[in-house]
Amino acid sequence: MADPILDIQNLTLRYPNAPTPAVCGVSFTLGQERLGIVGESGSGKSTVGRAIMRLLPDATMQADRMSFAGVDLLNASEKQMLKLRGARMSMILQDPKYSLNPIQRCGDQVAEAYRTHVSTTKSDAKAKAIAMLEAVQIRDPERVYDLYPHEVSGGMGQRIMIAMMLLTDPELVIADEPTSALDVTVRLQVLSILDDLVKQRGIGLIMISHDLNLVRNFCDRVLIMYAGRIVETLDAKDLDHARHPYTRGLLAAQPRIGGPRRPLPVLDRDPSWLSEATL
Ligand SMILES: Nc1ncnc2c1ncn2[C@@H]1O[C@H](COP(=O)(O)OP(=O)(O)OP(=O)(O)O)[C@@H](O)[C@H]1O
Repeated sequence: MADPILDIQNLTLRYPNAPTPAVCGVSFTLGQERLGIVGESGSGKSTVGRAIMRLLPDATMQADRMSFAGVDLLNASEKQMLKLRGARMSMILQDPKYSLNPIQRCGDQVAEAYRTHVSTTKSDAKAKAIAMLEAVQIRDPERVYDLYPHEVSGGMGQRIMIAMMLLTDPELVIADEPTSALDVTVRLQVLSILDDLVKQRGIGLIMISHDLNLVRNFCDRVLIMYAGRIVETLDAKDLDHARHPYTRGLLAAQPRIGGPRRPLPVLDRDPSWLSEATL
């Protein structure tokens, strides 16, 4: 089997002054696949994503291994990380409103991000940015290039972010709730763009989400997080046969449209979930 893109073993992370670690003993590998990380709010999903990007300078981070394409992320210098972030590893966040600079044209932001990592002319970067806007299915990319962020819809803003993140051909993309600010039809379009890009470019994608249905349909594998730990890892197609009571509780708590109306079950938490893992 090819070496994984990402290999994380026994990652524990504590925020300053926090009584307990936000992430505790997390281990997983990622190949050229779509890996979902699911769990309730506060379970540590985003912290795992930000730890991989080394975006948490104030937190205390320990791990037995944390390597990305052969680079030791635990001991990499900030200079090395600056070369990796946005070039070989990228993160797409929930809401493009907070990621795009409101006073700069969208296309210039895409081109400028490219020039940060690739030494090229302004006109070449502009041509690459326009081609990438087209690749994420933006019609009339020359016109959109000149728009400011407030002039584009949420779905288009997210596609612009995806274009910016993919222009440098990263090996790893971490998408943190990339579609939760979008309406249902736009969400499907954005997911299908991400899906095509994963397949065509062979990148490893981590999809962080609350949405069990989304990861079931979109991902290859799923990690279930509870209170900073991975309690279960399974193929997305086997999600309905999950063994861990927490995963089963999350599945049972999903509201269903149609059928008889019934009260949603309340998750009966067991303290032993904090120590056991069904891997
Ligand atoms: N910058 C921070 N400083 C201190 N504590 C933090 C910080 N960010 C997150 N936490 C805490 O770490 C824990 C995990 O948070 P995290 O955001 O990783 O969870 P999450 O599963 O991604 O939740 P959500 O789905 O709501 O984004 C929570 O208890 C949270 O309060």
